[in-house]
Amino acid sequence: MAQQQTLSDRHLGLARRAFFEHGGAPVGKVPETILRSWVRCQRQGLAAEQAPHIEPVPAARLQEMRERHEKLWRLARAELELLSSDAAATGSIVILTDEDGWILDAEGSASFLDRAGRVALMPGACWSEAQVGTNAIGTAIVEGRSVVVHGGEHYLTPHGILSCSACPIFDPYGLPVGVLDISGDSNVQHMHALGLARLAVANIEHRYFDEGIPDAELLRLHRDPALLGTAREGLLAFRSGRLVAANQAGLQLFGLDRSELGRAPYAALFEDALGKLRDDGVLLDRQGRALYGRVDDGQARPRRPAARPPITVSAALTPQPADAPLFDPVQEADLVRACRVLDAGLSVLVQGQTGTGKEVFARELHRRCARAGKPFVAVNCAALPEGLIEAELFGYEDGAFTGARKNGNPGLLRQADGGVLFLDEIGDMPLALQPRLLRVLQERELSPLGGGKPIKLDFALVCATHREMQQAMGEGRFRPDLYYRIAHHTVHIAPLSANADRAAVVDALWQRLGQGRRLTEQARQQLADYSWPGNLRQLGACLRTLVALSEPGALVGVELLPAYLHDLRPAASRAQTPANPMLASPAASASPLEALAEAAMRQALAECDGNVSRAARKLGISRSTLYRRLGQDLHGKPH
Ligand SMILES: Nc1ncnc2c1ncn2[C@@H]1O[C@H](COP(=O)(O)OP(=O)(O)OP(=O)(O)O)[C@@H](O)[C@H]1O
Repeated sequence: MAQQQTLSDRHLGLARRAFFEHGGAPVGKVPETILRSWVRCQRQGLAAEQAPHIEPVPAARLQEMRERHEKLWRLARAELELLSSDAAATGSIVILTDEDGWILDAEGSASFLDRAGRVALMPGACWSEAQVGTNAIGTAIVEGRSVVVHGGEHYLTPHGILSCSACPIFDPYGLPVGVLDISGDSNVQHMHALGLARLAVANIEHRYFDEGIPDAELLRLHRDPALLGTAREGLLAFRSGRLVAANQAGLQLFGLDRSELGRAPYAALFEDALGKLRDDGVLLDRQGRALYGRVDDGQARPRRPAARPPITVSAALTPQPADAPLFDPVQEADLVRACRVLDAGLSVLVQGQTGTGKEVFARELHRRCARAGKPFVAVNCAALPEGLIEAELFGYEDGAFTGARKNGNPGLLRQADGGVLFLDEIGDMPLALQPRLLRVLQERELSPLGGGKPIKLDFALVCATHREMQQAMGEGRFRPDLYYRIAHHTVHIAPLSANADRAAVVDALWQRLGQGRRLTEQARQQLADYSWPGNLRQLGACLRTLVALSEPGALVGVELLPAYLHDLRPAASRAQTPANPMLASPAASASPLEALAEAAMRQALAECDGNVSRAARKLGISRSTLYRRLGQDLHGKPH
């Protein structure tokens, strides 16, 4: 532990002087691990007095790294959350890095996060030993085991403000996948930090086995049957009689290290045949000690109730109801990943331009996740009036404020209990309300306005925004601590303009919406050539309008396309256009088309008894478009 491995500052000062100024080897004066690391750093030419040059990567790269390490991120999340509240209380922080020391996440005490940030101990920075000298993260990676580095034991002098305890994380096959570190102020004793880090890592490594070891028999063993099923049970997987995977507890049962993985034969470890464990739940090892447990035969343990089967890409090719969403293979993969994250109790942030389908994606996530069948409560943070958002979200007791509903209001958060809460346009959440939301998300507990007992909440959180969140944080419009709470996993939905195969999107959407009508090749091409700044919303509305404007069974040609698409035709093709007044020029083509479109709008409006919102929904266009197109006629109509 930190206390045991740390010499007094005076002794450490002497040891540093002996090593750095006189080239001596202060053997026995600093822990061996530290001395070994100092020697490595010196051989590399690192200068102890230099100011560290650590440049965190830009937010987009960090995001990319997090996505690349999605499995580690997902499996470590629960531990980080748990530790971070303890860490916050003791003025320290919890850090998760990848296998090379790149910091993926840092949470805990806000004031120490700030201090650590001054020496770039922050997400996006790399704390490998080669880069920043002796430090718990980097040195634990090199040593392949837990390391504590306290104050002046750090190679670079400016890092003397830190006291860090790091434990490497290994996958079941013994490959390093990351590091969990607890760091705090070097003036404070962090006696239990290493123990906590080790415990958390044992849990994370145990969770890696939940996904199964293919074609292997997985033994879960412990000398004490009461500890079976906990992270302290030994896990050992054998394939064709050889040990191929194990957790630290499993290796310790036999005094093995990770280099034995892939080599150690079953017969060298156990006296009894495996059948004995299956039949009697107990097995004798080669020393005659009894080990209790069971065998899993290559099966992953069910982690959650079976969700509905995901919609596969091939299923999407069969005729679908018009309102069935469309997901390309990239989005399908995004859905699968996001669903797993959500089911692990973590939050998902969906980012993308307006109309790309963020809400559609969120609803599909709900449909596929373990909470399908429970409520999906969508809250548009930009649409709620600022003065009401707090009351609407968090609820209030009877008579909490003037104008409050009699009997109070449970609030939208409570309505989402058991299900999924979807906070749309989260980037527009007023700054003043962000701390309250953060508290609710941290504590999963709510105290309604006007008093009343705190209420426990259980919901999965999905948020969406079209805003650039890094910029919003940079400009102080969004709190970073809230951001990290809502964005355990981020999904980016690409705009249609970035889709190289827009023709495929047009085809698939037309198949759903076209009601059996066909598009001419030219119309299809023109639809595919357009960049669709309003994304799927705009494309969908355009296709619905084409359907409204054409007869059942008709072949829909370019003459029905909106004016903005006509401008796209290459000049040559415009010159050869037949002398059809509709196509002669965009300006000339616009008016009969506009007339047709307007007729369709008026008809929809009439069918909806003049209700603008319903008519707009029916046409698949926005209310503002309907207002713009029918202008004067709508004044005084109900919305
Ligand atoms: N995956 C999809 N398949 C088919 N149509 C879709 C899909 N996603 C979106 N759409 C169409 O686009 C419309 C807008 O989708 P959605 O409201 O989810 O977008 P958004 O990104 O949340 O937009 P905003 O940022 O403006 O709130 C939907 O009503 C639907 O018509």
